[in-house]
Amino acid sequence: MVAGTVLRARGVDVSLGGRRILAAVDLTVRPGEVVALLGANGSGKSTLVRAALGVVPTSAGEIRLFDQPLASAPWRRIGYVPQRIPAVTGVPTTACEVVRAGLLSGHRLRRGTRAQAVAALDAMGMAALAHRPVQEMSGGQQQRVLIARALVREPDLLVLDEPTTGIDLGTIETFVATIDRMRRAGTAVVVVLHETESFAAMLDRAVVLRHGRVVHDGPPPPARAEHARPEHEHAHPHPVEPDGVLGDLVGGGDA
Ligand SMILES: Nc1ncnc2c1ncn2[C@@H]1O[C@H](COP(=O)(O)OP(=O)(O)OP(=O)(O)O)[C@@H](O)[C@H]1O
Repeated sequence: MVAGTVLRARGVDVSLGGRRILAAVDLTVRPGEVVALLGANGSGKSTLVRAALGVVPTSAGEIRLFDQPLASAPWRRIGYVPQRIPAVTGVPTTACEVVRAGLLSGHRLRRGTRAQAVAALDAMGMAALAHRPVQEMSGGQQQRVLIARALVREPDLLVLDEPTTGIDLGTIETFVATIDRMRRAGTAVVVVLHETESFAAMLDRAVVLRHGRVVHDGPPPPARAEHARPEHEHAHPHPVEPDGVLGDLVGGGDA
């Protein structure tokens, strides 16, 4: 278990392409906490996690990871699954190699990392494909490899940007059980979600963004199972919570 805060953002502004994307965002995550980032398309969820990890620059505010400024953040304690799969190179790379890359320390792979990598792939139901090139895999299979690459690091902070997109329900269950084990051991989790359903049981808090501002930071909204069904009609009006924020999370995009 780690002491202090895992992630602390204060007054963070981000501008991209001449537009202000995040405005005065505060976010605190403590050890073992599972925090969902929610909000309509384009509300700034991915930008917030990318800023928190130093992938996009901030124009104001302060970000600290494990009580350190970004410049000296302990990256080996952090696992990140981005929303989009980075373009794969033309060189065939097996799933096992991708996952082992998550264990690189300096330029060398430590001994025994192959077994660790295969175990992480197994947790994502991918052990049988460990030696298949990721270039030959479906989008959902590639996503599972990226999740395994983050899990194998046994991070103290796991950042997941819409991790379950394109993954079948059985694998989601295994994945959620793995995350649950990790957070019981003290790992903090920040997860960008559209539907809280699969993570609902373990969410401590939800932070809701709208137009780049935090409009709610507190209890997560109740999961609405009907939204996950293919026949669900998203155009119907949703019940509005007392503060008017959580009830229309799935409303129209911000972009
Ligand atoms: N590199 C960029 N340059 C310019 N604008 C950008 C860039 N990246 C993101 N944006 C804009 O910032 C806004 C927020 O995008 P972001 O991806 O953070 O939203 P999101 O809440 O994660 O959306 P979604 O739910 O669709 O993934 C959008 O309007 C997007 O077009």
